[in-house]
Amino acid sequence: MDKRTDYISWDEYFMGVAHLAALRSKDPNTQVGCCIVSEDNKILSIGYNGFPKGCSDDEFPWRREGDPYDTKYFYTTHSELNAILNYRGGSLEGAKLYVSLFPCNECAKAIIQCGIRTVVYDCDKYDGTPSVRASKRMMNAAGVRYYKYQKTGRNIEISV
Ligand SMILES: Nc1nc(=O)n([C@H]2C[C@H](O)[C@@H](COP(=O)(O)O)O2)cc1CO
Ligand SMILES: [Zn+2]
Repeated sequence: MDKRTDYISWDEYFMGVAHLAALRSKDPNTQVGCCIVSEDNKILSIGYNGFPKGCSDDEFPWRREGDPYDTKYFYTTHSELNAILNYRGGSLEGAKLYVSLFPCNECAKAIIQCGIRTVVYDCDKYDGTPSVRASKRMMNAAGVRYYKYQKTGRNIEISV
């Protein structure tokens, strides 16, 4: 009997995990998920965007506009930073990061400084904004390779 041939690829698997993690986000506008993987394709860490520990999802603001103190932007931890901070196993040197939305400039700094060498992203809806331009500028300078995930069109359905 031959082995199955329709198994998912590594990229489908890790981007799928990133998208699954995003479903945990409480952000009403943008849910982002991230999966960090070793050079030999072992999952090291996972994260999604949300408020820090102790900062209640029901009390802190989710709005996008108004006094910055009362918007989510001062309080959300991005999926990429959460995935980096969730990793307690030592070094992320040489790791790959899969993320459902292109990293911002703040996460780019953390990605570079922790030694991640490759970023695979899906959506790039903030391309051209100062944050994403700065992020690409830093990753280019630091030699962090980034490429867009190539959708395969496969529909992965899981019943839970
Ligand atoms: N790469 C990213 N990872 C993230 O986790 N985020 C989070 C921060 C916010 O919670 C949300 C963006 O909200 P909005 O501006 O699209 O309503 O996604 C945002 C970006 C974009 O740079
Ligand atoms: Zn970020």
